[in-house]
Order: sequence, then structure tokens, then C-alpha cells
Amino acid sequence: MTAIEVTGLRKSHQGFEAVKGISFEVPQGQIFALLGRNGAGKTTTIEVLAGFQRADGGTVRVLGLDPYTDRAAVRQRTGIMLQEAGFFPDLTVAQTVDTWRDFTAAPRPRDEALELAGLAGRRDTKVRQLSGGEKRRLDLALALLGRPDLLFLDEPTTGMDPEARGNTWTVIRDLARQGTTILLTTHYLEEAQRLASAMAILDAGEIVAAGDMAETLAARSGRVAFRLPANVDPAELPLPVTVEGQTAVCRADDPDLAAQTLLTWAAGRGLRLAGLEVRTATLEDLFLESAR
Ligand SMILES: Nc1ncnc2c1ncn2[C@@H]1O[C@H](COP(=O)(O)OP(=O)(O)OP(=O)(O)O)[C@@H](O)[C@H]1O
Repeated sequence: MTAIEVTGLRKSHQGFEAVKGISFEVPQGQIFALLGRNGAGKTTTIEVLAGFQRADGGTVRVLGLDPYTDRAAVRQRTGIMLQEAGFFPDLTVAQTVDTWRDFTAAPRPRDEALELAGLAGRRDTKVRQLSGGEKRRLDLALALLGRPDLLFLDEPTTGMDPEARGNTWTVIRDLARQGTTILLTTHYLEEAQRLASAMAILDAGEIVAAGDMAETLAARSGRVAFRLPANVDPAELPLPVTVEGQTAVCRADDPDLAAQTLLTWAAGRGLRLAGLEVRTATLEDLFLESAR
């Protein structure tokens, strides 16, 4: 089943076209990353998908429904973590969750939600005393309260320390394994690469790259880099390279094979390829090439 279907979506803010006719689909149970620089249109897209804003053009289906006209039905089945959480600073973590539980149909038990979000130890702390990363965790606990079929996570791990981020990744993966669809935005490309099985990169309101994460990256060339040995003319090397400062960079579909070729060539001349680095394409490479 398709959880999210977006076709030709357009959305303007006061005459400024923030989203310019984008299309993508997210199957049920998938973790999908919506990526792009600041202002690319990610939050606008999520706000339309969550039913907070009406699309100006195109069609949007969320869990088979129109998120704007069928808002109540969509809300019941979705959890959302937006960038700016509106908490009451004088409530404790437990009181905040209890307040939200009152508005949620068939909510998870409070302690289960706090446990999932890694906040069990902060139950009695006032919201104003939480760190930035802990506030994100509280947001996650609230998004998970209604056992949603679909989760919108707008920069969920911003401000989290590495351990909290790792725990959040585990929670997200477990939820997806149980069938929850997750649409995620993040500026941490490594996070997106590790978590998401598909992605779209937005740039100034348009999709500039999209597809299955593993396939898209596998189709791109990898990179071998090393310090160019003294007195070696790059033209003598067995493979074409570009030289950036003292570093020679070779782009290759099979970077392991390219590294072997270069090492064999160097060994035959008694040379060392200092600082040799071999890597397949990363999402960051793709992002930097795609988003202007
Ligand atoms: N309510 C609004 N009124 C006017 N312009 C807006 C409004 N909301 C967003 N915009 C503009 O629309 C564009 C897209 O914003 P959006 O928040 O969707 O980007 P984003 O990709 O989520 O960015 P970020 O990574 O910074 O969160 C930006 O140029 C922004 O200034």
C-alpha cells in the first residue's frame, strides 16, 4: 500500500512559490528522507501532508485520504514532530505527556512513550530545564503517543548527543519494521543515508534527485584520493585524476579496483601513495552535486 502519494504539489506563501510541482511516493513501512538546504521547501511539504496547509495545486493523498479535507481522520493516524515544539515550560515531562494523552485516542501508556524516547529518567523534570536534545526527545515521545501509522519527523535529532541520536535511530528503525511509515527531514546526510531506504532532494522547491537510496548511490562513481608523490606528473598515472592542492582524486565506478591499479603502478616504481582513501559515493556527494 502507498502511504503517501504526492503529484505535482504546489504551495506558495504570500506569492512566493516554496514548492513548485513536486511528485513522490512513499510505500507503507518505508523510511523516506526529504532533503534539501534551508528554505528548500521541506517543512512546507510536511505541513501540506499533515493537513496544516492546503495545497495550491496538484494532489496529495495520505493513507489514502486528502489530508486537508479529511484532516481529523488523517491526524488520528499520524504522529508529527515539527521543528518548533510548543511546550508549557512549567509542566514536568510527565505532566506534558499526560496532557497530550488526554487529547489522543487510545494512547500508549505514558511510561512506554517516555521509555521509547529515552526520557524515562527525566519524568519529573520541568520542561524549561530540559536541554535542546531532550526537548526533541519529548517531542518524539508525543509524536509516538497515538501509535501512528505514519510519522512526520522534521529534523528529529537536531541537538541530540551521539548516544541519543543512535537511540532515536533504533526507535525509528523498529517502528518502520513494525509497519509505521516515516517521512523524515534532516540536515545530517549520514543520518539520512543510514536510516532511509529512499529519498528526494529538494532545491528551491523542486526535486533535483530522488530514488532508492542504495541503488542511487551504487549508480554513482566512488572516489580514490591520495597525496601525489613528489616529482610525479599526474599524466603519468595509470588512471585520470584531478589534483586538488597536493591531493590527487580519481573518480571510478569501482573505487576498490581503481585503488588496486594505482597501488600496483606505485609499487612498480617504488613509490608510496600516502594518505590513500577509498570510498564509494555518499549521500553527501550526491547532495553537494545536486543541490545548488
Ligand atoms: N509562512 C510563511 N510565509 C512566508 N514565507 C514562508 C513561510 N513559510 C516558509 N516560507 C518560505 O518558503 C520557503 C521554504 O521554506 P520551508 O520552511 O519549507 O523550507 P525548509 O526546506 O523546511 O527549510 P529548513 O531546512 O530551513 O527548515 C523559504 O524561502 C521560506 O522563507
